[in-house]
Amino acid sequence: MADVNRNQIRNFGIISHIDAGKTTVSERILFYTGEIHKMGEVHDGMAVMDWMDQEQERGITITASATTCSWRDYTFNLIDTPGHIDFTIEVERSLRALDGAVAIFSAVEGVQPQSESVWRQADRYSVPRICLINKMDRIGADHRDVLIAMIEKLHAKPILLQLPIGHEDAFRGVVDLVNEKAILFDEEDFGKTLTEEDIPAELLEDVHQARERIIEAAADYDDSILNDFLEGEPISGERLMPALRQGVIGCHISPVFLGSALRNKGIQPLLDAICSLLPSPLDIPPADAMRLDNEQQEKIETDSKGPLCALAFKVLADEGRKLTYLRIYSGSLKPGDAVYNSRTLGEEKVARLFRMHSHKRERIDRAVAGDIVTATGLKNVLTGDTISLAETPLQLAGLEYPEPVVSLAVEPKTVDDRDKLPPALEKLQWEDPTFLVKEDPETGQTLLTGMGELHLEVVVQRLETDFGVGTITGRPQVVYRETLTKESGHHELFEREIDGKIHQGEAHIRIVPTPRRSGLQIEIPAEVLEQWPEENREALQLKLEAACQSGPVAGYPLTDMQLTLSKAPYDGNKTTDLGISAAINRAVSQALSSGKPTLLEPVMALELTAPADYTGRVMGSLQQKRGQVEGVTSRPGQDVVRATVPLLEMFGYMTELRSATKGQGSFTMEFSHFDQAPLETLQKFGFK
Ligand SMILES: Nc1nc2c(ncn2[C@@H]2O[C@H](COP(=O)(O)OP(=O)(O)OP(=O)(O)O)[C@@H](O)[C@H]2O)c(=O)[nH]1
Repeated sequence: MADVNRNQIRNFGIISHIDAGKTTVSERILFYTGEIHKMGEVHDGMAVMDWMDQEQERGITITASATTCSWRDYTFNLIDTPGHIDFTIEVERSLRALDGAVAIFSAVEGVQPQSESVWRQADRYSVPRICLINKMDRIGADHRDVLIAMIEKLHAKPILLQLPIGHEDAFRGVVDLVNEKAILFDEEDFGKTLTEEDIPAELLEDVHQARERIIEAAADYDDSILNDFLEGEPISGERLMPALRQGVIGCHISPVFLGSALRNKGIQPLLDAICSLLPSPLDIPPADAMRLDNEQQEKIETDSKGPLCALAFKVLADEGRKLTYLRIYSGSLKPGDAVYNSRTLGEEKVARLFRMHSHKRERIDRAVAGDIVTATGLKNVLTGDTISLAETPLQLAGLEYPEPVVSLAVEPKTVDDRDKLPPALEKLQWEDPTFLVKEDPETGQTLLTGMGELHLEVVVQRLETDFGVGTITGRPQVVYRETLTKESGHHELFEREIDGKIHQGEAHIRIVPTPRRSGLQIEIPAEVLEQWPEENREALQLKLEAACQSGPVAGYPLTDMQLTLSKAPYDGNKTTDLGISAAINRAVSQALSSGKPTLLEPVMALELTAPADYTGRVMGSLQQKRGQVEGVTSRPGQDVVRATVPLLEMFGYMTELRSATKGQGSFTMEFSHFDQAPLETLQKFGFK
């Protein structure tokens, strides 16, 4: 693609709460852009974007999938992301790679907990957004309530660009407020035919008022609009859109559209809005990257002649081989190019490049700044790695990974499965940085760690379906942390002769407990570091980090403490790598043991929705689960309870809640922090 088209690329994602209709909308987008010729429905297990067997069986999106399509003269790289919190990493990495997003809300359920959480994620990455209020056909649909909730809960500035024509079941079109016309959708031919009409007379007054609000919003970005508005001059749609676009790109406003994806209504105007309102790769501020050879920050501009800089935002095991999704920020890439990985500090070769159409690939011979493509051949690349050139090594700011807090022991079912399990687990780990595999040192069991019960359930099913590995699993377990309750320290001098060579190392360790949620801080004072040759200094830090990976009593990683290496003299003749490693490990282990260690358990932030009649009972059961209710807000017919509850108490809670509320309650939860585990748990692990 020539550079001249960069401003006609839209790299965007679709984000929302689970079930708001992301996949249904994506499917319509593929249909109207001519990518697919038959519409697949999520509830029939036929959606193209939900191509994994698991997704089709469960009717939910698990892995973000990317697809390229064209609308008018524009190229869309669209990423459909999952809504369930267990797959939040998919949203996180997609947001990093995208330039804009379409946020979908249900016209009935409105701003749901997970919509808040993805909105905050998008805020964090300053992703410009336009919005679709979907499900306008459903009973109880009210776009005005959604707009209010967007202001109150998301602190957003929604600008409504359409008014509905017809209510609930009779929803049949929209008034385009910018261009002052009515658009009606024909349900029969999959909504392909749009009819434009004059605005119905009974809506004219509402249209006038709503259009004034749009003009006021646009006037913030264009003084000539402000002047003409004050003079009472008419303002055309062509003038409004570029002004609104500036507001969107600056993340100040979020234009809102209306539709019913399932009934094929409202999608084409949304596609037009993606072109006219969302940014192109040229519109967004350059990415910041660190030059690894001179440690200077560099601005990376969307320029195909610039140095190569790309983010591997997703890695997929595809028929046993790695397929790497790349967002190219700068420079260009061809099959056969040698690229540099800033994490492995090594070079590897791109075999082939593809543009993705859901899970099908189209081979291409070049990709340039602004593109989202996939590559094969990059054997050592993992999610989050920066790809550049060896002569201009660059490192983009990494992704933030959430804390995996649930673990599950797995055993191979048969002897045959035993051999197949480790390589299958390795491949699943390429894909998913929130999925970890560890061996329990005591039992020798393989422990899978992930974001939640559903996450691990999907992993286990994929072992079977994608890799043909049968497993037997234990019950889900909580992943704990260890910490100290009192300050402590230790001095260790290690000296030993091995094969005629003296190995020596000396370490003074001080450990101070710090408040909950403070995490682990490791400090090596400058005067200690200065004694060490420069090339060994980083290793010192890594050794300390490694020593904190396993606590003194139960073997869980350490947190909420500050560990200082207050003395570690270096003797060029005697100090060896082995010597200092042994000294550090022993000093840390001794200091931990004498610091009165204790266990911390993961606590989840929970948002629970149930009809008001059940609120009392639900709060009672949360209290029994050692939960702390933080607040209750009332919505029409429903109460929303926010609470923090230890994860240990929450396994299987969905079934319990459903039966306590006759199927009308639901909840979402995400990790909040680690807190003191109860006495019973401490005793189980042998804490004194
Ligand atoms: N009545 C009505 N139902 C809809 C509409 N859009 C989607 N649905 C239904 O709502 C359900 C959820 O839709 P999805 O498209 O899977 O939602 P999603 O946001 O992709 O869900 P996850 O992938 O699980 O996060 C499906 O049963 C759809 O058929 C709509 O406009 N009106």
